[in-house]
Amino acid sequence: MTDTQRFPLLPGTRVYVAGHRGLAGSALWRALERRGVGTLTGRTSAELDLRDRDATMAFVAEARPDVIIDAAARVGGILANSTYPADFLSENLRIQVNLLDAARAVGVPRFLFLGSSCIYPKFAEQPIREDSLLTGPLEPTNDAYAIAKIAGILQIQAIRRQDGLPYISAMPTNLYGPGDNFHPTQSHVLPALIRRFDEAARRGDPTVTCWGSGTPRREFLHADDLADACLHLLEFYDDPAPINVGTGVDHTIAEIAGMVADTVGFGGTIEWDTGKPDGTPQKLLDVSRLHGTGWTSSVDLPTGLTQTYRWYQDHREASADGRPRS
Ligand SMILES: NC(=O)C1=CN([C@@H]2O[C@H](COP(=O)(O)OP(=O)(O)OC[C@H]3O[C@@H](n4cnc5c(N)ncnc54)[C@H](OP(=O)(O)O)[C@@H]3O)[C@@H](O)[C@H]2O)C=CC1
Ligand SMILES: C[C@H]1O[C@H](OP(=O)(O)OP(=O)(O)OC[C@H]2O[C@@H](n3cnc4c(=O)[nH]c(N)nc43)[C@H](O)[C@@H]2O)[C@@H](O)[C@@H](O)C1=O
Repeated sequence: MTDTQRFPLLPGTRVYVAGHRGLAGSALWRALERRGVGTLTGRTSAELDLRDRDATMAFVAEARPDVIIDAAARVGGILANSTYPADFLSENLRIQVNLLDAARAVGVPRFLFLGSSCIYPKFAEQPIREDSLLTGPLEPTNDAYAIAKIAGILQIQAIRRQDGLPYISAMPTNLYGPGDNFHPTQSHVLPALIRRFDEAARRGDPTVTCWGSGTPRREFLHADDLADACLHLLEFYDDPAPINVGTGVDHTIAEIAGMVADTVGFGGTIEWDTGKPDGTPQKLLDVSRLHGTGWTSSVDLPTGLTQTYRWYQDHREASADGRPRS
């Protein structure tokens, strides 16, 4: 690890944000624009399918970025992960292997791989330290996705060893914010509940049903904070070990449901469908390594929720994948 700015992001730096239209990628794009960082490149999955090895190799060889941020992945909530494990494993392995091989082939100087807090064992000691990786069994609802992400971390470490390239990986906790996927069944809990409570409030429904028991604990990081952390890590972090990115604060899902209900003005009762999976009982990241680099989160959950709900209200018309695009 280093506390000196070894890799400054400058007006002339060429950055390729893979997945630049997604929740994290769009926040990264905004953050890079705010910082006035050089030439930004992005491609939608329709323009460049990163599962296509030849197309990915050709694109990176042509674009020759100074930095690649890999925020492209097959992503979804607990039900999407447990319903489509083969797709989550295969697509994510292919996307990250293709991007990393393409970067190595032309010696892209800097690469940030985004993993996830779900790489850690289901019953890891809380808060979860980076060194708890591979110390116990994974949560079955997302083990396929987690194994793909763990392979990404290992590939980063292997490239550092074999090629000496200063590539790094960051493990974000659960994210939320503008540009999220608000699909009713395939998304993560916060966007799903914003949509469900909003629809119930507007219809005047007396109850809203949420999934599971409400007892699992989750930590939530605003996408703008994630983007800010990523730029900070690109400039200051240079270590083979993955680094956790979170707030260090968690809540029960029941508390989260109450917060969403208050934010959207839903006054009815909340019921729980215990036929739906709870997933891992607690996922709270130890963020001491991150704090040691000089970065802490700044968007508190009530503020971030209110801002995300406002954004959702302005973009309610979602496309078929649940993602408002207007
Ligand atoms: N959301 C969360 O809570 C968390 C996310 N992460 C990680 O952060 C990263 C970003 O996630 P998030 O922003 O939430 O995800 P999103 O689903 O919001 O965005 C994913 C992006 O990946 C792109 N993409 C997907 N498949 C392909 C493909 N085959 N070829 C090219 N592009 C593709 C999509 O492009 P397009 O829009 O053009 O189709 C989209 O822009 C991922 O690595 C994820 O694992 C980690 C922890 C938590
Ligand atoms: C980021 C992370 O996201 C996934 O893991 P997860 O943390 O379990 O994510 P989740 O947001 O989908 O659920 C969190 C909790 O919330 C409860 N819950 C209630 N009601 C709804 C609901 O309506 N939708 C959803 N999705 N969950 C609900 C749900 O039962 C669970 O207890 C990984 O697969 C993996 O992709 C990953 O990396």
